[in-house]
Amino acid sequence: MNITMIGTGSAFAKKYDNNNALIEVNDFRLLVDCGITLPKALHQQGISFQELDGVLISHIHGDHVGGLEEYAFQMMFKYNRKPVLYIAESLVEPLWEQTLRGGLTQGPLECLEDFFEVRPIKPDIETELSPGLKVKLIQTKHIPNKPSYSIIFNGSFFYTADMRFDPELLQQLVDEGVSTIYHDCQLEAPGVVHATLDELLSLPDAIQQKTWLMHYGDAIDQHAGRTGSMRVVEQHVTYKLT
Ligand SMILES: O=c1ccn([C@@H]2O[C@@H]3COP(=O)(O)O[C@H]3[C@H]2O)c(=O)[nH]1
Ligand SMILES: [Zn+2]
Ligand SMILES: [Zn+2]
Repeated sequence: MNITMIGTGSAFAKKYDNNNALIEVNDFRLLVDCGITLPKALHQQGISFQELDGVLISHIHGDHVGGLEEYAFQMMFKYNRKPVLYIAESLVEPLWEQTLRGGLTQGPLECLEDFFEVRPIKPDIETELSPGLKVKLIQTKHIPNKPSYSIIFNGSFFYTADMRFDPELLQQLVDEGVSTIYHDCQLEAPGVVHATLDELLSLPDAIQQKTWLMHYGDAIDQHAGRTGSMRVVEQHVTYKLT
């Protein structure tokens, strides 16, 4: 499985694009989140929307879903095909009613299914998206009373998307076989809705060695050499995960 971050920036970063990923297994290409900057960033990577096999959404903040309107419109009017949307059951209605409805509705086109091939996912159950690519969504702590999901790929790769510091969860996942963690990282305290770098630096070294930082602010360079045993994911670089 290969992963390329189309962006590694926080919601407010300007040097880095929104923290969205491209996962490739065999010939299957899955976008993980589709934020405000994604359409341009994907284009700059030389990839068009029609080359994707689907998108998986973690939660409905703009840096994770703000590019979906363009994705839907391009697929409808340029490529004449509905994109596949993998999304936790609980997010289907809010994604439409609270985010996409205003821009996409026109004439007879009036629901999410008119634009996407919607594949609702039950959390906590491993679901095969394609041969060699299984995902398990787990609801994690981000914004109170708003569902947000982190993703375990193939039982071994944990991608937080956006989540607060939860060392017990990280330890449990490592005990269960997770060998690589991509974790969102807020550089300055207080984190509130994300883990801060200082919090992540308090993790046991064995977990830090498995952890890569993403979803960071523009000042990440100033922290070079100060991330303990954790490494920093670079956007546009393809990493091979086993
Ligand atoms: O209670 C809140 C809600 C939001 N925010 C900011 O808005 C951003 C929205 O995208 P994000 O989830 O990647 O990051 C969030 C934070 O940067 C915050 O600081 N406190
Ligand atoms: Zn975010
Ligand atoms: Zn968020």
